[in-house]
Amino acid sequence: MSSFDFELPSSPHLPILLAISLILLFAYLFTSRRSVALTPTSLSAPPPPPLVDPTRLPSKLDRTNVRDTFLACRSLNGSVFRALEPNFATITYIGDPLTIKDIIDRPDSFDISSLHTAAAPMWNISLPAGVWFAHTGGQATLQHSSHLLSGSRLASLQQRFVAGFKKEFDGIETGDKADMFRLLSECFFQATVEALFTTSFPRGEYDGFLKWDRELNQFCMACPSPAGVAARDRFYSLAAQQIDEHLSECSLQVREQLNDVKNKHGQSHADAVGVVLRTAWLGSTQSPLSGAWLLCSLSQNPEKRKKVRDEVRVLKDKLGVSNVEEIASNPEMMKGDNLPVLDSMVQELLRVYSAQNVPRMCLKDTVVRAMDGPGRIKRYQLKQGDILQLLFWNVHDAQLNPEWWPEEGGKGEKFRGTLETFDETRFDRHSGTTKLDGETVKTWTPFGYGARVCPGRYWAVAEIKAFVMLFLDRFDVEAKGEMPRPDPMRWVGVLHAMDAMPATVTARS
Ligand code: HEM
Repeated sequence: MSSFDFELPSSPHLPILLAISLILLFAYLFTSRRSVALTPTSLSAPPPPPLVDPTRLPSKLDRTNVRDTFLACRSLNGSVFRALEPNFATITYIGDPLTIKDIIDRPDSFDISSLHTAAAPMWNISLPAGVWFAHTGGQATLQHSSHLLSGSRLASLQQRFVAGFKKEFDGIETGDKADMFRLLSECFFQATVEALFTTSFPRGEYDGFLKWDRELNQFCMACPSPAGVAARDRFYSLAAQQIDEHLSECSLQVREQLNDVKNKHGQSHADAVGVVLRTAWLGSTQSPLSGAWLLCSLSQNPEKRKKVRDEVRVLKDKLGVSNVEEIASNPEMMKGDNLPVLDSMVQELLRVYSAQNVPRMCLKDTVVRAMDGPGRIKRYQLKQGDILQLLFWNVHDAQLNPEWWPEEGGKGEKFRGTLETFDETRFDRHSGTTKLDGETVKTWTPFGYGARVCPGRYWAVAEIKAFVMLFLDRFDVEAKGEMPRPDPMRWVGVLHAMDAMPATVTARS
């Protein structure tokens, strides 16, 4: 079969697919200019990953459904395959834990940098600054963010975040709520932007944020909608206003990143604001959804709410603190050993309700391993210029990987629209790593791992825990409808809800 035979029908996602081709072009231009040492491809080189034959996909498959299209391709070709998109760009999808490890372990062969340039307009970062970001700035910013989001610096951010919640919760009126998911994610978002910037960050901006957020691919492709551009410009001007008028009140994270980008890396003020906005966007896009999913799932289950409250009460007594706020403000106190039930719930939430797809570019021809049934390994050849999508979420799949995520009869809940049974007790039995081909391989990876691991991961987990603890301390919440379905069309990152979830909120004495 010719590689041009696979043509997905045109769809509302065409701009996204076109975006991928532009990114491809950008990436190719960047990598092709580097002096890359190619590994000679011998005659016995392994084959490339199999190419999906579209004639074998179910005829009724809705190709705009990202989740189901991936699952259908996977059932034909396994967890590593190539698919030719309608614009003739071939994307290599990688959901095998060993292949992901090989790619992450070889930053000289695979990286993300060139893909940064195409994304720069999302945050109003200029082209020259985008090129700086692609070559050195991205990695430098990532390392600096890891420093800013750990230890005592993280603790000061968390305190600001908890103060933001208190204010948000003061504003919640008890009674029936038409959409608990939306209420919770918006509260979380507001507390996040106030923690990063200042308490004068305007309210009511979450709708605009969501509009902007959903157009990442269109920005990468340089074809955002006018509404997407207006939403991006609104957030850029809000960030600039916070920085220009209230810098001394902004978080240490914002102040130090701004200084670093300007003074150490010589970028303009306008571009430094863009870089800060990017970090703020990364910090505000996935965590609010995570907090909302977890509290919505708890609102379905009084026993689990009790478990969390009991665990927090025991910890309060053990630490001799007078209120929950003191624990919620301190990421150290909320560590897994102190709050094992809540910790497992957060881990399970990120397994069930997130679908991390992370792009990489292949910089030189490289052979990678993949699992080939129990105890067997196969190899694939990847080529310079290949665009890859690492599908961390595929490793979280219990049907595919029952040895790591066994389903125990009667345990857990299968919420509608999800692929996985939500059972936080599974983390009592599995640690999130395993041995494959004699090496330790990670099996729980919602934050990625290796050199590009999410630098906000400690904050994200601390935020989600604090949000749940503080809410359940102050209110009770009972669902009046089913869990919302996650949106299969946006099967990327922490998932978005397709439905409203009605619930009743009561105050606790
Ligand atoms: C539940 C919440 C979150 C999840 C699931 C998440 C997940 C991820 C993932 C999968 C990556 C890419 C890793 C890779 O390329 O291999 C990433 C990158 C990143 N995340 Fe997070 N993240 C979350 C919250 C946060 C927060 C709160 C911040 C704080 C500001 C943050 C800041 C970043 C940054 C700066 C990057 C690096 C992007 C780059 O330059 O490549 N994230 N995150």
